[in-house]
Amino acid sequence: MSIQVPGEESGVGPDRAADEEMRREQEFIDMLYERLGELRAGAGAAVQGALAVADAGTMQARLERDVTVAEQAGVLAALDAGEHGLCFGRLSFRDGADHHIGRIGIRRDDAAHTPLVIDWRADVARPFYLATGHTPMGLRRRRHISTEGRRVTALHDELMDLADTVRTGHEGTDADTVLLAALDAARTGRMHDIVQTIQAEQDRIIRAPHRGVMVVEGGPGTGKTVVALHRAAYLLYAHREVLARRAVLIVGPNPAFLGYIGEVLPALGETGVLLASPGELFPGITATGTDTPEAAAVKGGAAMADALAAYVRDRQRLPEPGTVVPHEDGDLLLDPDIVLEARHQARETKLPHNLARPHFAFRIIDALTAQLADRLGADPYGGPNFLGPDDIAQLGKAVAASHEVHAAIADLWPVLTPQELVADFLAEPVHLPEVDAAAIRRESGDGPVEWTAADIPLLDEAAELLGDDDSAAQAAAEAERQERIAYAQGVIDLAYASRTHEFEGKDDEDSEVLGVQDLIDAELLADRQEEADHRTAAERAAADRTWAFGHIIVDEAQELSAMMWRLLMRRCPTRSMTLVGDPAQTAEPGSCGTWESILTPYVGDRWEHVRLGVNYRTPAEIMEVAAAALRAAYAGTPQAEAFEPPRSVRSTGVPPWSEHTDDLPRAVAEAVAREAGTEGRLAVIAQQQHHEALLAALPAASAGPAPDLTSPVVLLDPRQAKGLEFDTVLVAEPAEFGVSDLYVALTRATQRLGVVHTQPLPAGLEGLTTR
Ligand SMILES: Nc1ncnc2c1ncn2[C@@H]1O[C@H](COP(=O)(O)OP(=O)(O)OP(=O)(O)O)[C@@H](O)[C@H]1O
Repeated sequence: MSIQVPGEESGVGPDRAADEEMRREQEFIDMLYERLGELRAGAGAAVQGALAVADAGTMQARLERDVTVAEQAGVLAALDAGEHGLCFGRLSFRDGADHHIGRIGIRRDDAAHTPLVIDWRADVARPFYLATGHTPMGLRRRRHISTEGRRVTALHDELMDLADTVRTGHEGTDADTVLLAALDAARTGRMHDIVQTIQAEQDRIIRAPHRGVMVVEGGPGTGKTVVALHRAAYLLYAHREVLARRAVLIVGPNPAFLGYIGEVLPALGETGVLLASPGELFPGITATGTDTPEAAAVKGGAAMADALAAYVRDRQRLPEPGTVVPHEDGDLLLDPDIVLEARHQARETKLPHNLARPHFAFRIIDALTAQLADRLGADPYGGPNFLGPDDIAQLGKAVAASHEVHAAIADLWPVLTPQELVADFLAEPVHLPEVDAAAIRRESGDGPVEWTAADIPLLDEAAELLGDDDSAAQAAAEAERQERIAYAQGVIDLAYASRTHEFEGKDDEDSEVLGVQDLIDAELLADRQEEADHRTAAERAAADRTWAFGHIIVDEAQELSAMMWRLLMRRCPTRSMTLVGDPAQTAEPGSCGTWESILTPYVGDRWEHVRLGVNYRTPAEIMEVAAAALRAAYAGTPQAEAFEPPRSVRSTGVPPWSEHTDDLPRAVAEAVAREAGTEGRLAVIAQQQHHEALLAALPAASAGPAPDLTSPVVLLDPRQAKGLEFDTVLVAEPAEFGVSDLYVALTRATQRLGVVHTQPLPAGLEGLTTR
């Protein structure tokens, strides 16, 4: 077999031919950006045009405008996303097919709308991620195209068919060159997408069918977060009809983390996603308080659901025997038996507390009316009651209008809000073991409740138990709807009138031209008008506690409490979920345990479990140290057996180090100064009690509850560091860290790790190179 080196055919040298390949790709990319520009201009003009039409003021025009603006705004967002790294790959198939692969799909402006670049999520793009020499999937050659802005900087070709004799001059000796370059790049404080380098094991998770629950487990840096985000992008692409309407919810541990990952989906052209931390999942409330670990554990426990349910029943009281309600026709006796019966009937409805209340009230009013009628209409000689049905109805109205009767009903079965119920419960927790009650009790005089993240699922549970008493809101909405229908009918009538005018002289009755009244009725038109809500599905979902999401992705899922799982399952009735986590990184005391114990109550055994085993973040030298620390901490426990650290995909040759000191802030500041001038970001990870002193020594560091992660130096506590990564990490006083916190802190670095300490090092870290 002879191999055809580049340029052999044309008589030019290999370098020239390689340059020629670059030039051709650059031409293609230039043409692509030109087309992108046209499409953007088109979408912009469509929005402008639609807004201009709206000036005409007709309802139909407004309707069309809303649809156009919404559609084109989405198109524009996607096109804007294409600005960076628009095209990053090319697939040449053995059958002659040839496709460029990009962040978004773009078509030519021809009659067939020929694809110019294929969206990375399309099926035809799959070999880009999955093909190997062993299973080439019909590929002849796979090309990675690296760009800076709009300029092509490098091509990396992989020959999938070794019998192929054609060479381009860009065949890399190492197929992982592009991946390693991405992993080695300096960090920016924001997560980036990985469309160019998704690995096969990750691709299978990203494209897994969206029905059911999928658990993705993997050690630090295995790409769980980034894979979950690409899965969201893929699902929105593959099931746009459903998911764009129902939105995807992504739950991450805290707002700083959400800020860190927040740019990935927009960069992939996707905006139909709501990102929220557990403290933000009850609309209208932002959790700003903190719980003790014991309180968080109790509040998160499944027993809280029963305790709250029992507490709601406690609020459906019985009166003291002999309770009377003053009434203009004489006192009414509110007998416990009457109330017991009314309460029974109301509870039998199985409605939530506030919605069952009218049933309770109705029965009380009925019983008191009967009592009054017996008294007022009684025949002293024992004959039948004098009062007829009309008289009794009048009496009933008077009882129902009585303030005293209302007050008595409100006392026995009050209307409650979730906030009131939970605040009252926390002031005097009941139906819990005393030690648990003591852990969560708020002292009276603590001022208004400052809600914590662990309170959010309690509020949600309370809202479920109470039910929204939205009858007034519903009545108002219906009145408004009737008004819209009347308005829409007016529009249709007008349209009909103008049609008669327009088609004058033609046979109206038999005309085949359809008018607006043939296509749409007033009610439908009114409803469609109502749907023209300019908020995106994600925005509407954020404001609606009862919103049912199309898919939910939970990051750091191992941290969530049983109560939080109840909340999330309510938000996703279809149970279409992707849960990612690492049990070895569990820090929260209220977290729920094994995946089985979390999921079985909701989906039985209908869930899938996959593992990611390659660490793309932490170099081997650092991963070894982190694994040694965790192994030492686990020694002698069953976890030691099960622990399997991820394999690092690269090593840097830079050994992690430790420094013993008498002056922690000074030593940390000096270590930070030594790093000055290196590219990227540095994090100091220390327990909160050191932050003041450390910040005094590091005045330029960003710290606090919402640190700016793009700042060159950031000061974090171990919990804040979860899920994040930095080029350099300095861990201060590791002896003060819990086991999993230490493991998290040690695995945040992409390049360099140092440990500064005054106290003895925790077991497993003794082997660090000393400074
Ligand atoms: N295929 C890939 N190509 C390029 N970079 C990747 C790839 N997979 C993962 N990475 C990078 O590896 C780093 C770690 O990924 P990620 O944060 O998603 O891991 P994780 O499993 O969630 O980690 P942890 O549990 O420690 O928070 C990120 O910088 C991510 O972009």
